Amino acid sequence: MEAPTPSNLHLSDWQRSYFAITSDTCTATQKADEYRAKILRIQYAWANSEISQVCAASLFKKYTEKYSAIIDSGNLETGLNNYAENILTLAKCQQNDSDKWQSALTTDNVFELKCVQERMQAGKIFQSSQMAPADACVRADKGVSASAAPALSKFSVFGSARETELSAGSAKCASQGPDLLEHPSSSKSLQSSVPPVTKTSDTLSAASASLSNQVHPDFQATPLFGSKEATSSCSLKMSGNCCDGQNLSLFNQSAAPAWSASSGKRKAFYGLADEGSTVTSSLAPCQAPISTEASSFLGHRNRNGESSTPGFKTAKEQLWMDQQKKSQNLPQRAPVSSYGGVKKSLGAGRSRGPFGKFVPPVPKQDGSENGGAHCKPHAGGTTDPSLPVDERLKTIERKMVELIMHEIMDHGPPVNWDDIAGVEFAKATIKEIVVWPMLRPDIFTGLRGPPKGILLFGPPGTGKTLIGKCIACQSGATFFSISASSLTSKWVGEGEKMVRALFAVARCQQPAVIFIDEIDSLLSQRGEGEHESSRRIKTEFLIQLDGATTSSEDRILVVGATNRPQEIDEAARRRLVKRLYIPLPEASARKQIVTRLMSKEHCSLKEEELELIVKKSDGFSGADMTQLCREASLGPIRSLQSMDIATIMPEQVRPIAFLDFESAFRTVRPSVSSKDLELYETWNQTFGCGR
Ligand SMILES: Nc1ncnc2c1ncn2[C@@H]1O[C@H](COP(=O)(O)OP(=O)(O)OP(=O)(O)O)[C@@H](O)[C@H]1O
Ligand SMILES: [Mg+2]
Repeated sequence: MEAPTPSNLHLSDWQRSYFAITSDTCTATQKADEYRAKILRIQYAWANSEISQVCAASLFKKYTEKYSAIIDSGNLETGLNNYAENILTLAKCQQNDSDKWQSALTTDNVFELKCVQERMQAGKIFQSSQMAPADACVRADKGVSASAAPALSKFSVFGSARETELSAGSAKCASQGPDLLEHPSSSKSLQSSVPPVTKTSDTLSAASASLSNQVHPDFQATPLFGSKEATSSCSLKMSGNCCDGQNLSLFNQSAAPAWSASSGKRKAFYGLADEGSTVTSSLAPCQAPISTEASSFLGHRNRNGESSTPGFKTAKEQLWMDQQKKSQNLPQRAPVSSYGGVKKSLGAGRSRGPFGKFVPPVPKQDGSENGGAHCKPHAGGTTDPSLPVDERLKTIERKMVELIMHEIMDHGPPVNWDDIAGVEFAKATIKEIVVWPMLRPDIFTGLRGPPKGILLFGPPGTGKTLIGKCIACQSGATFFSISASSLTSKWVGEGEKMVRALFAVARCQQPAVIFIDEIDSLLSQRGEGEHESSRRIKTEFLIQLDGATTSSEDRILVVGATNRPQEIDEAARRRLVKRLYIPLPEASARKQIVTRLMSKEHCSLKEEELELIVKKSDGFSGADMTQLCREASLGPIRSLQSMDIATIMPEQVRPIAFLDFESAFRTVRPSVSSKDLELYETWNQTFGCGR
């Protein structure tokens, strides 16, 4: 029987998934996933010239339409109706997953959506039910500045679910963007208000809780990150004498740049907004209290990071406050749920402390951002859920972002170039193409621009991982270290999302180095029997890699390491432009390793003995040399009588001698065979970038 070729493999995959989607047994989410996978496959096939541009275009059209129909659908049963995600993406003119794909939604046809129509209609009804003069206004540049009393009193006076829902919906509309706001009916609903009414904190708390619960399903269906962000950042700017220092902005601050695309409508919105003025509420001091829940919901904390109101506190709040008290000298941050288990605490020269490990994916809000290239936040910043999150992370699950921050962002112990023995050529090349450009991006521009993908290949135990860590330390970049096998095994079924999240977070933490150990297991050549999920991960990875390696703005370097370079897919190989061979250490390097390790021990090796060891260890890898030294260092202990071990003083243990190395050579053997070495040499001559 004829062996299946990659193309008929594709075909059968395609047919299988097509039947799955059309069989009516899939949920909307599964369908969306499938269509999305199809789109990725088309991109991949096109990128690899497996299909023509015309074919790709027609397939794109077909599948993006189908995908969008599910994503954008207002129908709760058949769609995911998280169109807000696409609106945000569109409004920011930001690439979603690919520069080829765009949502079917446009800023014009969004008004035709049933759910938007309903909201407009609801806005009209609500507005007509409000006879009181408007005393809150919209300020797009600073968020909505509404007096606390009117907004809060909305919940108390018009306490019905419907009206609360409406208020929430309107606020949410506001945070979704000017195109919705700008519409007369929807913006009017925002301007509506009622006279201040005194309410207890309980009522306010309930109102807030109600607000969060009653948000219209259309909006609730936005992705976790986006929706949570949008609701939690929905807050009020309290002015007047009642709330000193309580500046709560109704808009997500990061939403402002998101809407800065210069369409006429948006300009009109900003014009309208700029003319608006803040109306101060007449809320008396005693009327100010907002329960902790409410203020927490509203995303407010005072300067000490505590909720502004004494009284009820959630357990989470209380825990956080306790922690704050314990660590007063440490940078303040809000409570953050931990998804990762045990965290790595690899310092990399960054003193962070127990609270300082987490660097939030939040760009600086000082307006100095230029859209991403320099949005690396301060180390040890906060992860306050009320803080705005980078637009680029809105489509990424929060859980994923935190996982990456906790588990993958690596802050390892500093590694110097001197710690790596030998491999002089690789070190020099890396310094030239990685470290210097990271340090001086102003000089390394144009043709001198650094490569975005590097592959370190060579026999096991030669220091590839060590080099990866050294790059991270020496370049000052944020270092993400992930083992490819963990993508396929640890986060089963989530690997694809993980890859997407990894690159998204890296984009927010530029300059960044993504180090992928054992990259062969992620990018091995496609073949029969390959699992669908690993195929998807691979496709996603290639797309992300393509984005990162082709974007001239992003300062992301992908470093892959493998000891099986021959297994890497050719498409991936092409993207990892600089392929550096990390060979077995030469005699001088082996000597360096032994000298370095023995310098920390009590050792009596003479120079000629050292030379002999170096000679005898020909063919040993760096890891083998380390193992040899470990074994030899046990020699003096083994020579002791078991009785003595209990009583002997450390300084009485005899020094490590040549004879210990001689016996160590009897148990430690080279781990790389000469046959394997030939394979590496051949591959290096064919694809390597060494001399
Ligand atoms: N060139 C070297 N200089 C100093 N130590 C080395 C060197 N190469 C390897 N070692 C030692 O071997 C250990 C393992 O090295 P490392 O994990 O970097 O190898 P690797 O090339 O990534 O191996 P693998 O391909 O199996 O992942 C290091 O922790 C270090 O102690
Ligand atoms: Mg390694």
